[in-house]
Amino acid sequence: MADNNNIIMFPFMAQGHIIPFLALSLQLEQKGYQITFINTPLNLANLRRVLPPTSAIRLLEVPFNSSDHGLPPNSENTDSLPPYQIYDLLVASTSLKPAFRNILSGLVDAGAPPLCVVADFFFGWSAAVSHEFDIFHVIFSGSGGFGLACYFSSWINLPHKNSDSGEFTLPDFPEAGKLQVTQLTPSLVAATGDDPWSKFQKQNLPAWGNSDGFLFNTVEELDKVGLSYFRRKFNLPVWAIGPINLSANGGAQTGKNGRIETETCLQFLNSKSPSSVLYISFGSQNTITASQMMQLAQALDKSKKNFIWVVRPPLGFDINTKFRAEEWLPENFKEQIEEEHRGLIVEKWAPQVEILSHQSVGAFMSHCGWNSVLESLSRGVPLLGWPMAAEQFYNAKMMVEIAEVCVEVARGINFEVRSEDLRETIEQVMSENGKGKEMRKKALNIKKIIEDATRNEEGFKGSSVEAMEDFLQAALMMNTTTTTTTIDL
Ligand SMILES: O=c1ccn([C@@H]2O[C@H](COP(=O)(O)OP(=O)(O)O[C@H]3O[C@H](CO)[C@@H](O)[C@H](O)[C@H]3O)[C@@H](O)[C@H]2O)c(=O)[nH]1
Repeated sequence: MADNNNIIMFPFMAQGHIIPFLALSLQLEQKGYQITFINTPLNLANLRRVLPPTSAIRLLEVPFNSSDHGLPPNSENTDSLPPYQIYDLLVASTSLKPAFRNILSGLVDAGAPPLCVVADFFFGWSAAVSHEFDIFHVIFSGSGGFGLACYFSSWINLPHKNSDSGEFTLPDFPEAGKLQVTQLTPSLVAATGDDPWSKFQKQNLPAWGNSDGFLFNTVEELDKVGLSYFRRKFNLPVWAIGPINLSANGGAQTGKNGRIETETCLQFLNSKSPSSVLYISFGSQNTITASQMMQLAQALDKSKKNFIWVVRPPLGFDINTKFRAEEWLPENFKEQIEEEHRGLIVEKWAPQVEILSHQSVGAFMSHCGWNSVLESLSRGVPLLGWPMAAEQFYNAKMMVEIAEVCVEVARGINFEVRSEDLRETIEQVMSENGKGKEMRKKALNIKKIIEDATRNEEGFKGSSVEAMEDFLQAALMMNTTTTTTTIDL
């Protein structure tokens, strides 16, 4: 291994980004690399509390004061912001550039240039900064190839602008099939090419081409279509190294659920028969509207299925306040399901990986955030998709049309959900026959594909293992070349 085995990790300030970066850091640390994790003070303070005691990851702060950017005080993470201010945090994050440059410059001046920088896809600018110091730079996407390809192409081409029917294809990604305007986020629907979001994307997305390659938290065999988009678009190496997850890497906890909650969930699951429980959760920051919540509760009531439901105050209410079951759920709903021992309502945050790993879980109603998708598929659990934001719509599309392990039950926060439709789909997906059985079988096939991708045995290396080795080799080569050039000069 080269002397400078220090890898800089630099995620955007959102749990859905920090978590996969932390998981990748722990994996690389186990391989003997030194990790420097850069982020803003509050995010690092949170991280410090959840790092496994054995980890020597160095946490390096970049100064950030949210109030300077028109954000509420102490808002350094999307999880403490309402959806309409996430854009402001994105724009504010570009102010980290000088501090990031100083860090790299300091390391280079000290004669300890890092082996490489692994940065977020929202930090396209970090590629050019890294190259100022001849540092190898890759973009790490916690999203899958297919989802990010649709996201990238939609923003670059704004193809819905030319569609009267509300249906369109992506001009440079026809393999994705037909998309509908309802699968775009409000910012994308409203984009004119000249609005603030478009301006941010016009700077950020093409800057990816300055990087030396892409790392994806995905599996080659599962996500070929999306990965091939980036290969032909940028003509850069694309390494599918997933799934990268926390549970496999030293067991760091994201710190939001306590041991008692974990035990309660596991006790509940232990008391149920295999594949009989529906797990419902919409990721680290999403919630649904009050009326959608009511309809979902009614559907659960009528279906008589067992469930664990992670609830947060509905849209329009402060997500960090206490959940008011008596107001937001049907009368006596909570008492009744507890009495029948049929359902568990968990506030805010549940031990998702532990839950999905339990044999009693039969399906996962999810917003299709990519981490959730991978966590579900890695355990052979089929999905009920309820995409809400970002590239979740495309992840759901991929799961429905390509992987065939998902039924989409709702789309976005404006979708009028009906309890009867929900009940029907829940019963269909959780059924032991027909479509439910078919989906479970396909999900189990994908579980096997994912297991194979991460297998590293004598005589066999899975695709994700090989991709990780190739990436590290490429970083080393670049460093060797740089060092040689420096000596020659
Ligand atoms: O109660 C909960 C809720 C979430 N999680 C964990 O939190 C993560 C959530 O990640 P994900 O499912 O990807 O959802 P988001 O947090 O919404 O993810 C953001 O980041 C993802 C990866 O880039 C994108 O795919 C999403 O669109 C984007 O919203 C997962 O590891 C979950 O296991 C829990 O442990 N308990």
